[in-house]
Amino acid sequence: MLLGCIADDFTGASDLANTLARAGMATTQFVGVPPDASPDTCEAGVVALKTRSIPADEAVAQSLAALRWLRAQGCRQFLFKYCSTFDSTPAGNIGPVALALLDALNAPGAFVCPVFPATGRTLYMGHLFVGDRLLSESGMQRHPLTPMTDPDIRRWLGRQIEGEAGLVRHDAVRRGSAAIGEAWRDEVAAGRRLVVVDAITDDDLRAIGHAARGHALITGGSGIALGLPENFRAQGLLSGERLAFEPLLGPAAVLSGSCSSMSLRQVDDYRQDHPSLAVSPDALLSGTLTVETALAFARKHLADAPLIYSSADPDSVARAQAAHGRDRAAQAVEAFFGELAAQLIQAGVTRLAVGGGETSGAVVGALSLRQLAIGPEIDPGVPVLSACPALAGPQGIRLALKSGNFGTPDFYRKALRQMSHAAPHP
Ligand SMILES: Nc1ncnc2c1ncn2[C@@H]1O[C@H](COP(=O)(O)OP(=O)(O)O)[C@@H](O)[C@H]1O
Ligand SMILES: O=C(O)[C@@H](O)C(=O)COP(=O)(O)O
Repeated sequence: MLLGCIADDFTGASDLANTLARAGMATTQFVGVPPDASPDTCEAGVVALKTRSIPADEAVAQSLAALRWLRAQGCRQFLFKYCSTFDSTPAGNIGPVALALLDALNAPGAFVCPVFPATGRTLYMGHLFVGDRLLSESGMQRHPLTPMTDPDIRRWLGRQIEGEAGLVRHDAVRRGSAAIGEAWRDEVAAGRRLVVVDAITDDDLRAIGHAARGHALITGGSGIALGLPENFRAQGLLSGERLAFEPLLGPAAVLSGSCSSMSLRQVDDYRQDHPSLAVSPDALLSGTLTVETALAFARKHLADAPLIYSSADPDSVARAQAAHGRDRAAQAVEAFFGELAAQLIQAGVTRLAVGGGETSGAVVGALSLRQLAIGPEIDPGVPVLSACPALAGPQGIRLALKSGNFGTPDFYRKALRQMSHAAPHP
């Protein structure tokens, strides 16, 4: 294994694995830190953790355990993947994890770059944009777990670490990798070890990737990985082999636990012509809706690919959080989706699309998945995945783990279609 990646959530991990696979690295997504060695054929390994919204010291400990495993697999470079909307709180976890990884690698500093132009995330003068809005006006300021109320990534990171974060401005990025490297070294020499770097286009990201060729650690969204495979290819280290994707027909279901604005549109779109069941923390915590009732509903409509969702507008989420507490409400919903997913697979579902990073983590955990193979891309940042849970038949299942904000409004139809059709890697 050449490139070892640590992702702070599950949709993020498959987003990154998708980028690396498309850029020509033989990539595997691992669920948690594997107990044994990786397959020899794996050139990039992405360890998916669920550390985005847990206490910072636990996130650090889990990330260091992933680093130890990746080092033992022979990796030469490491990438810490977080969200392209920099999902975190003033208490962490991006800053503390990045610094702990730097210390463990004895490395002087690392880029910080959440940019993902294909989904509208760009960074200028250290400020993060989603489309034509600042991050703090993009809807992310009302995220249920990590409300992003400040678009200045240096300032946000500054709350999570001691000292200041650095900045490589876009004028240096535009001048190419030598200028980026020079600006980065100046920042690190001044004691600013976490260096935010502006980027607006994929070409900017490729130049940053080239500038990072000798760095032990790189941090960012999946876009930061765009230029990295080329560094390995230039050294003749890539095999150029790709795993074939095997489509699979069979009963399908959609689970949406994301409350992002795009998820709400996707749920509305899919509900138009599919059976759907809404769940809420209230219903789950009072016992008026249970996994058994939801399963009975799904079984009844299994031929029509039913949708079960807790996705709700910000006011409903705020009311549920005020009534039950933020974490209790989230845990009730996540536990529900995890258990329901396991029951659905047992009931014969072979195609499952999940909306939301934490929600996906709960589902993948409940299915006890170990490894995910990367298939074709459905929409930017979301590939079809193949997995073999013990609960499923010999052909396994096809899965999509969709970040809340990713995908077009008709994402779920496309996802289920693509799982059952052969589509070549572009
Ligand atoms: N109706 C709801 N009320 C309160 N919290 C909810 C509701 N529906 C989902 N949640 C919680 O909100 C969080 C959404 O996060 P996530 O699944 O990561 O979505 P996203 O990808 O949009 O961030 C999850 O922890 C989920 O359990
Ligand atoms: O970088 C991104 O935006 C995604 O890869 C990601 O991490 C998504 O997280 P969620 O929005 O919580 O699914």
